[in-house]
Amino acid sequence: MLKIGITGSIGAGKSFVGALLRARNFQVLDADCKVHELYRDSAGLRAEMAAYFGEECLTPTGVNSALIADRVFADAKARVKLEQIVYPYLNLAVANFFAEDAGNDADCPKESATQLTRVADKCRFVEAALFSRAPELVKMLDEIWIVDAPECVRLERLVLRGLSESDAKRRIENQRGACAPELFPGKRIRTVMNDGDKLHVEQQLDELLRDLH
Ligand SMILES: CC(C)(COP(=O)(O)OP(=O)(O)OC[C@H]1O[C@@H](n2cnc3c(N)ncnc32)[C@H](O)[C@@H]1O)[C@@H](O)C(=O)NCCC(=O)NCCS
Ligand SMILES: Nc1ncnc2c1ncn2[C@@H]1O[C@H](COP(=O)(O)OP(=O)(O)OP(=O)(O)O)[C@@H](O)[C@H]1O
Repeated sequence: MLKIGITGSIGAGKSFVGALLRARNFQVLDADCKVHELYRDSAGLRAEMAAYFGEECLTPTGVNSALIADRVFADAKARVKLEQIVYPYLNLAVANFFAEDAGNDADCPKESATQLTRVADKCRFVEAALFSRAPELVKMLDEIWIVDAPECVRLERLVLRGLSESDAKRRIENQRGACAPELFPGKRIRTVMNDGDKLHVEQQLDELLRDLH
């Protein structure tokens, strides 16, 4: 099975691309969502988070994101520590996602097995902003698709999505350069330019998907 990473800076549109792929029957794991699920469900991760950030960082359904974000986006040492704590759990979750049985679609009528659904069985996607800080994750991937958009467009989208302008700018700074293609030597790199409307992205995606046939 082909394992493809979708990356790009905050607000570039990784989740937007992920949603378009899901609509085309592809399985896509969203690393941000997975991390929040692990904060809720993994006793080991919760214990490590409490040991470093204090019991007050935990909530019954996960962690206090605002509290942790304030700390780690203002202090690079704390951010690196957070990543060291979280990534081993995330790596395992991603490995399990790639290893999961695709399921038996014998119930599907033959005529519904279009060319696209057959391709969907042959590859899976993981979207994450910071592959370059997670080499174990990169090792699992065959290709990396980089979603890109100008910084002013990204900032505008993040503010529209509800982040304060200062928080959005801090996060942009905290990952500057982290998605550059040269950080992924040996991987096949594809780019999706998301600076226009949905149709513009769909056309690029469909071309990339055709290439996988
Ligand atoms: C700091 C946390 C608690 C903030 O939670 P919040 O719900 O506000 O944001 P969310 O998790 O949805 O992330 C939104 C975006 O913030 C950016 N971001 C998240 N973590 C980081 C980081 N370590 N460095 C730089 N940017 C980051 C990414 O672009 C991410 O897509 C959370 O992001 C976290 O636990 N981060 C550590 C894990 C991580 O590095 N995840 C990102 C890649 S997998
Ligand atoms: N082409 C587009 N047209 C209109 N809105 C878009 C487009 N691309 C993205 N958006 C919107 O911009 C916001 C940011 O996009 P998205 O959440 O996909 O970015 P991201 O790269 O996943 O960011 P993060 O790193 O925070 O997960 C979302 O609200 C999304 O719906």
